[in-house]
Amino acid sequence: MASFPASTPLSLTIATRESRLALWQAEHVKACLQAQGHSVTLLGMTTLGDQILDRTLSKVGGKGLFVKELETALEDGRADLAVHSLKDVPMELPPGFELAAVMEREDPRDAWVSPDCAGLADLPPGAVVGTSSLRRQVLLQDALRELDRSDVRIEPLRGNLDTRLRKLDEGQYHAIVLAAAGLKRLGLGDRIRHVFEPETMLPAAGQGALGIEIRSGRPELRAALAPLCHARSWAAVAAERAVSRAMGGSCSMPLAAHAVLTDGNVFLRAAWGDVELGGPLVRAQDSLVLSDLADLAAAEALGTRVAAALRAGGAG
Ligand SMILES: NCc1[nH]cc(CCC(=O)O)c1CC(=O)O
Repeated sequence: MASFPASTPLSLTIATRESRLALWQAEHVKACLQAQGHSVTLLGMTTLGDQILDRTLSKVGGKGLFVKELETALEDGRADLAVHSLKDVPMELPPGFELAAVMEREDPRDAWVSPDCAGLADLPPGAVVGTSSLRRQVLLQDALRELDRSDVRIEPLRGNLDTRLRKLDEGQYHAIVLAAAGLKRLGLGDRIRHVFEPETMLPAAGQGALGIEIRSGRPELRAALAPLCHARSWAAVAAERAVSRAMGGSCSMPLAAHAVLTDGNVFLRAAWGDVELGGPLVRAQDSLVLSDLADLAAAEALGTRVAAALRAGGAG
């Protein structure tokens, strides 16, 4: 591991959304920075994505909705860092901003949450499964087709984690699908009936990883954040995000990308589907020996290759 120059103690402000999960994540970053000798305060903010709860994200502007207000705070100098779930961060940051850190990833998989049903095969006839994610929708549809369960309906489900769990508990759904990472972070891991293996529900690019965004050109901040970076997680999400970037990725596209690193080998799988057409899912995969974990360009090149295979109709 490269050694970084020790950073002088800084006084830092973190811009964060105010959902319970966002605050957990910001507190986590705060604790890590404090352990490095910095002093840290949080600046809580409500984003458009938190306010619009009656429409599907892909219909109102996509991922950027959760990020933009936080970027304005960085621009104004009200905050130095913005902490994001990397999954919600657009592939291209606006000019003048950069991703300065990716921290160690939580479980990247999706979780099945249901009071009564152990899994998809266990759902009663005509059951309702809740998710608003287009990716989860097409992957669920694919899995249901395999099980010959066209009777199961997939219904929209929005809101923060607590809201979604409340709607499940009120009986509006038989089951819902959520990121395992969010549930675990909030101490709600006991709500997970099972985690989906990536073969069934391939995770979203960046799922489970935390990203820290700053305004470009602040070397003192990058030095302060260096100890928080996790090279393996960063290489994995770099490959995944490159798939999304090459596919023109936005929330309006059902796209999954999941990289696994073992012994210097990056194995990347991706899937892409069309909800409207209900057409078949296209899957592609490829791998790469990554001798230097910091070689993000190589990881990204793998992602671009897998995206090309997806566009070509799948391979591997
Ligand atoms: N789409 C919202 C979102 N953004 C990040 C997470 C939590 C998991 C993570 O850190 O990726 C969630 C909730 C979910 O998808 O269930």
